[in-house]
Amino acid sequence: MSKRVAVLTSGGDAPGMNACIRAIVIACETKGYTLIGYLHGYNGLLNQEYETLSLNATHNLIQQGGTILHSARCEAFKSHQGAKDAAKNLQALGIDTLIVIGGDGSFKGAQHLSTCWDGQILGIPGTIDNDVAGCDATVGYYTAIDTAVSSIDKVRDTADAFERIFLVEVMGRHAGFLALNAALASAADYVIVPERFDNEQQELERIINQIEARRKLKGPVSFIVVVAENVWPGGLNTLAERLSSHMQSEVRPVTLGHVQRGGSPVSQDRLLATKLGTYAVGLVGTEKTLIMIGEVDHHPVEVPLKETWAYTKPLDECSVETMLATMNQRY
Ligand SMILES: Nc1ncnc2c1ncn2[C@@H]1O[C@H](COP(=O)(O)OP(=O)(O)O)[C@@H](O)[C@H]1O
Ligand SMILES: O=P(O)(O)OC[C@H]1O[C@](O)(COP(=O)(O)O)[C@@H](O)[C@@H]1O
Repeated sequence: MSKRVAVLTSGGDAPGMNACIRAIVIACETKGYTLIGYLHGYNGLLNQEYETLSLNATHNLIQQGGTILHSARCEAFKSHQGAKDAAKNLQALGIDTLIVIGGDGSFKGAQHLSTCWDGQILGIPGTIDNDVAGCDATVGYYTAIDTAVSSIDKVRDTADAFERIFLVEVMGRHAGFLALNAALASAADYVIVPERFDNEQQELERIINQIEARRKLKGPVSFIVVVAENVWPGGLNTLAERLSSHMQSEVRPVTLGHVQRGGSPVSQDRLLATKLGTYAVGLVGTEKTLIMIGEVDHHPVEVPLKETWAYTKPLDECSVETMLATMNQRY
């Protein structure tokens, strides 16, 4: 039976969102469903701002960063009136299924919408932070690791040239996935992640121990500390000042920032996005609703939206052990 499907991208944009939109367009065309794309996240729902999506939209799309539907955060949507207005607009367009591509905040928004709208709601995890429980990886995460790694490689060149200490801040909101894996893959010397942060004094002492031990062994070499954002009280400059006064040497802070959200998605993100988008359209018209479609051990999983934020997804144990052995407790 023909269905009317809508899709939106919400929260922090992530490389691979376009690949996911492409997969949804193709699957809808194949099934004979009408597909519309709401623009600017939940703002599009409130302002009835949308466009019809057809195969014309998919040419050269898989490799594009960002999202052709644009993304945004939307405070007004969080109120009861916001959900009511959005429901009214969805009803006006006769939408049967809404697919939300975003992070756990966007999924909370989808759950909130369900208090006023009884259409089918499906979520697809898209954020560079990977902080969505119930799936191994979110769309955009792998590309962000690669972007951070290539930036840290460049920092390493100048750090080596001057034998300097560098602090490199990476995104992740309140999760350390990006920092941990970017640090591992770039062979950084130390990483600070929220999941393992005790207090400033202890962490500072540990960093200094590592720097001193390394320099005793190898002379005045460079030292790169990867720091997850929002971890250090007072921010990166505060840590740089404290470390610099203890070490009696220059410390340079570098914040990678929003470059980590951009760029053409790597193949892992394209594949994940394509599989999840196709799978989600396969569920259109079934009884299944208020679930996220994710992947665990390379298999698709259906997770109640509420479970995606109910607990904090832990860092992978093996990665943490490797990190301790090669970085934080190396010497
Ligand atoms: N508790 C909530 N109730 C309703 N809507 C929410 C809620 N949390 C987030 N949203 C909606 O989802 C949008 C994106 O959430 P945000 O946390 O910024 O990003 P992400 O989805 O990437 O985690 C918010 O701007 C808001 O419109
Ligand atoms: O886009 P903004 O408002 O600058 O927000 C920055 C935040 O967005 C992110 O890039 C992505 O976070 P979300 O996917 O949860 O929105 C975080 O890593 C970062 O803390």
